[in-house]
Amino acid sequence: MATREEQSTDPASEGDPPDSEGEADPAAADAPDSDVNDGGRREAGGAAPPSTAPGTDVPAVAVSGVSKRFGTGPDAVTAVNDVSVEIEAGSIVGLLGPNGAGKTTLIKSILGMVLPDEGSVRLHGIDVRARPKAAYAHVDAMLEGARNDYWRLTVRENLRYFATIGGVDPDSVADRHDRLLDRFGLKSKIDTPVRNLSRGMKGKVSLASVLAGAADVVFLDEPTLGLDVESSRTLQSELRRVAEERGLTVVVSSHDMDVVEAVCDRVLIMSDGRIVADDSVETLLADDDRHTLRIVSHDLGPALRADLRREFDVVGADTTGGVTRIEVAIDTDDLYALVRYLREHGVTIDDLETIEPDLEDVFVELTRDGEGSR
Ligand SMILES: Nc1ncnc2c1ncn2[C@@H]1O[C@H](COP(=O)(O)OP(=O)(O)OP(=O)(O)O)[C@@H](O)[C@H]1O
Repeated sequence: MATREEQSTDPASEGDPPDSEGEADPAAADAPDSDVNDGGRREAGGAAPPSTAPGTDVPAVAVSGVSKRFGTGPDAVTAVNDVSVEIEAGSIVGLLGPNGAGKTTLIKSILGMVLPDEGSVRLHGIDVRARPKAAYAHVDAMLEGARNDYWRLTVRENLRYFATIGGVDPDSVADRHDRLLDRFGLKSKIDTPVRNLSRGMKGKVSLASVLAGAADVVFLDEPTLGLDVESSRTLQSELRRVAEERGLTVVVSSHDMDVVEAVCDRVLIMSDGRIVADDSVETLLADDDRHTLRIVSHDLGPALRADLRREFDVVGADTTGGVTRIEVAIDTDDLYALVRYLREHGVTIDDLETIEPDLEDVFVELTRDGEGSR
């Protein structure tokens, strides 16, 4: 595993132990053949076990009853609370949740960077505690919008370096690197030291390195952080391509709903340390019976608008030239109540439009008040 973590670094800072409570100590790996927590880097040439082919029954990632608490007593925080989930090889799974929901802790628990209090993790059927070296052989990650490329090395040198420590001959993945750099508009920068690149460019180098490497399970935490719109679209199409062509399994944790909606086969939504929804984007959208109704009327004066806000879930309103456009989030029951209200108050509806919910609406609904409803 060649995990790219928070902060751009120089080689000199490589291997600094994590400093926050509960992070796994690189020296404290408890399994006999442990090479987990080695600063995220696997030695070159380590024999990787055969990966699980897409479509086989063994999940690429299997998490069973994982819990992680930080601290003790009244200040204790249960960051991950009895989470069980299986991720099929070759799929792209989105991991969503509000700040503090436990996404990063779950990913770090899977990667062995945090030691869970309970539960087990298997990668391609291999228990990470029993056989960490074999389990992590095909796993790579880019965490927290992470940029851990080596600033003094050029783009090419970074890509070759990470391929090597990932256990592959860099020449064998050079075409993939070239393609990704080309797609990200970075080909002209290949011999530029990474420290001379912009933040977004550094991010793209990290992505190229993770996506083009030998790993067949990759975790991307906030991969679009700092990317411009075009690069974000490129990332979406490249994620789809690598998942389809190479059977790469991708877990994407992001607050960028557009990316998740566009690329993920399946979405896990976390809230308060638990998974509160686990379904395809289509099903999550179809199951949401809340819609937004946009009403256009010249009868909606300030008093009525204020009253509507008290009675209904008004999510947007603007008035120009005496015409008000008001958007109300409603389910079926609210719809009847709203129509009744408008009729009773003599409001003429000039125009009416239903706005279909998007993933963001579903997300807000499911994580409202920190409680999931499914
Ligand atoms: N090392 C730590 N020590 C103490 N508490 C922690 C630690 N790491 C995470 N937590 C707490 O665990 C909870 C879950 O945090 P986590 O970072 O996993 O959430 P997240 O869903 O990734 O949030 P975000 O979207 O903000 O990145 C939070 O309450 C956080 O404060």
